[in-house]
Amino acid sequence: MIKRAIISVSDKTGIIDFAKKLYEMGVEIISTGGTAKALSDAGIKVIPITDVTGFPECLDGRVKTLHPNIFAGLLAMKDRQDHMETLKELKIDTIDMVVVNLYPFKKTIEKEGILLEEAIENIDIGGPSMLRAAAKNYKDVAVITDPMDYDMVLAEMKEYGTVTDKTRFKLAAKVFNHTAHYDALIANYLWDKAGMEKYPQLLTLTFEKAQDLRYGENPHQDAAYYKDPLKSMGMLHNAEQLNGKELSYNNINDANAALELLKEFNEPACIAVKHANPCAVGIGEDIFEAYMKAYEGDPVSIFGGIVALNEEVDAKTAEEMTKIFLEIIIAPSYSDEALGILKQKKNLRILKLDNIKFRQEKAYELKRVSGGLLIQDSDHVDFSVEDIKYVTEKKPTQEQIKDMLFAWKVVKHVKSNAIVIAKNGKTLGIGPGQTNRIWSAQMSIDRAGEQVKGAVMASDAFFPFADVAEAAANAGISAIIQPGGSIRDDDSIEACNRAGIAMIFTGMRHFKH
Ligand SMILES: NC(=O)c1ncn([C@@H]2O[C@H](COP(=O)(O)O)[C@@H](O)[C@H]2O)c1NC=O
Repeated sequence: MIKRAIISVSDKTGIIDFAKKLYEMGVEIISTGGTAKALSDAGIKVIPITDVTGFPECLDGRVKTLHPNIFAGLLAMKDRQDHMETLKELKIDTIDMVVVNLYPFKKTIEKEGILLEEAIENIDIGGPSMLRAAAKNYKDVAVITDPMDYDMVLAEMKEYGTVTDKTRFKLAAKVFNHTAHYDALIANYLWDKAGMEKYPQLLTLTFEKAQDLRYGENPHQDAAYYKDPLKSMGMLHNAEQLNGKELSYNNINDANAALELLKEFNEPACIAVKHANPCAVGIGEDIFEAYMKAYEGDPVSIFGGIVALNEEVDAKTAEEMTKIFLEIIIAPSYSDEALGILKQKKNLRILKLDNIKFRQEKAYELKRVSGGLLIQDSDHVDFSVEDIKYVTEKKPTQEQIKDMLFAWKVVKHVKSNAIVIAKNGKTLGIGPGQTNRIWSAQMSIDRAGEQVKGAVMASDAFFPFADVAEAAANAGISAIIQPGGSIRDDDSIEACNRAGIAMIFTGMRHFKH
């Protein structure tokens, strides 16, 4: 039986209705300052918390419910005679229900220019303590922290005259999940503010579900999509879907790969992705040119692919896009005419993403391994002309340097071993994910076909032997960009010198596994 409830909520959504119904069922309601006022104003009879504690709410609300009269009432086990006798001696009544939601810490730290003091004032102490006490004693106490649960609880009380054991247990689990999330947000915020080490001894990650997914990478794998609660600008989970079916697990993974590469470019750019690897990339004077270059870069693989663009899609580009089957298009905006054209394809997923060029300053990558987790900084280091190390007799032309810097941006996002052949702001051949470098090189050369002549080649890591440089020179590649650093660098440099082609070193590799 629920005879006494304590209600103390920051988010007052639905609370009047809920409390009214509890009251009508004969439940005595104890409440704190603001909540008590809201309930009384709505005509609900409440017992002020101070009547139960015999102590004033004080220190600007830092102490309201933190009192043994409350906590003994919450923690006493009703089937323990000694507990009940103790309560009787101390003149404390049991509390059968706790309805508490917490100070809005997340909302507070999301505010622009928030001061540490304000954030700290929004760390709830009494609320989590009551939630945790009630959840620990769930056999005797029903604890509700999510306003979405009010109706379900009322329905049970109506049907069974109480909240069932099973539901109380579930509500308790939900509470500890909630307080752990709440505390993780606080811990991470303070960790950052206190300038603590980047990778703490105890990692307290917390995420919020963005959506359930129909299945994972394969239909027999269950899956869900979680978002970082504090990151929204330019993030995929913030995209507005304008057309097509729900995104799948693979869609999200591929779209993420496309967006990560897209963020490398300021000029109009188009990325086509298949199976999380870029299959073609184009940059141009406008988005139409960028798209056409990406399409021509690999007209075979783009079929069924994900295409991301960093400028508004116009009608001309949309017209071209509808000529092939695409899974997803992501862009910052679409002209009305373009959207009309694209929407003719009922299944085409069209995503609109504001701030598509926004790149997070501090980002981490996580990878699950058996029984653990690997974490590292995202590979967000840029490379520019000033960083080039010229190593061959032949020096590259300005045009070749431009092409090489473009290819270098792309190769960074191709699974290792990665080789990219490009020319004139367009990829011609991408060789991804082979178990040795020469196969990736051969694949990219084959893909580029006749166009390889005069194009440039980028490699994500150094050449262990002269074979790749030789294959590139034989195919007609005019310049190569690669990190350098092999003990046999000289062999590759000599191969380039013999063939009379240019090679530059970046001094930094971009493995991606
Ligand atoms: N200090 C306390 O004893 C205390 N007890 C409950 N609270 C919180 O105070 C809020 C409700 O306050 P009010 O009813 O005054 O609007 C709730 O979010 C609740 O979690 C407290 N506040 C912070 O710790």
